[in-house]
Amino acid sequence: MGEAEVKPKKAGPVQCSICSQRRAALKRPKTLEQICRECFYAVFEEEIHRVIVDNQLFKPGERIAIGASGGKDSTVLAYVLSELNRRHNYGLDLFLLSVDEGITGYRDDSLETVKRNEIQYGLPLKVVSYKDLYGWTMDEIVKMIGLKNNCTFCGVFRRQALDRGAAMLKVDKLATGHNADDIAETVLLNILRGDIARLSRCTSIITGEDGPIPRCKPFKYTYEKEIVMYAYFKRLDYFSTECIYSPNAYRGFAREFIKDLERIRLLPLTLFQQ
Ligand SMILES: Nc1ncnc2c1ncn2[C@@H]1O[C@H](COP(=O)(O)OP(=O)(O)OP(=O)(O)O)[C@@H](O)[C@H]1O
Repeated sequence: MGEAEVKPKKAGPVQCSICSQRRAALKRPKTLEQICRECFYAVFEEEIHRVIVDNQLFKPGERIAIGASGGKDSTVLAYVLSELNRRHNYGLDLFLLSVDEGITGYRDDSLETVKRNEIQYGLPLKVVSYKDLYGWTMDEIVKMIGLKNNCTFCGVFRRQALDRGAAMLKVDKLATGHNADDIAETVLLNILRGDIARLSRCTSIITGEDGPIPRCKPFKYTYEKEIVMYAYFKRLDYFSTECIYSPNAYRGFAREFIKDLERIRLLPLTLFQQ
């Protein structure tokens, strides 16, 4: 997915509007408050904790796989979940689960990042590959079918690969790094496609509860820009290149449209989820 601006907007020489003690280091995209780094970390993490608690995303003793692509969202998710698990005694067993689609120059590099995260965050990593599960890599599939519809194949395979990896890890749930921007884009795409069934499902914070492994989105209300800022200030180790096979023009259009609305502050992102 597209990268939000990495450099946070510089706040002037003003005091943090939360602690009134330190100098503001950024303007928070969600609220436009000028705050210091420490208060930003605290409100960012606390909001995610509240989402987890209010929506009862996890139960004590559960085994949770974090879908880890090496990108900013899932890297921040792995970091924040392991911090909150410790701080608030969630009692969760956390794992990283990566799908290797077999895309040379993209997934091989991002998997190296996830392998470093495994050590940095002390979370066991399981990698499942399209080659092992299906006998094909995406490189081979694209060679056969070209760049048309390849994202659709890949999406279906990845979904199933995540389910199979989660079953191998014997986890109770899978957490993904889908954020408020991703969900707003999906809402808009489902409206444009007239896909009413998906439209009613796509904003749920937990899906697949009737299936073998439910999925949840702890970043449902988290803005992408804030995830990027958090990763930037905390110097988290993540991989920031787009998939070489995904021009995905339609989603790109939805993304630009939503960013325009947000820029002129016509709509807060989370309004798409109501
Ligand atoms: N190859 C993968 N292996 C494991 N999980 C994945 C993989 N690709 C995507 N996911 C999961 O699905 C979420 C949404 O994926 P998407 O492709 O939209 O990437 P994204 O929004 O750029 O997220 P990220 O920054 O984590 O890559 C990711 O945050 C991650 O939890």
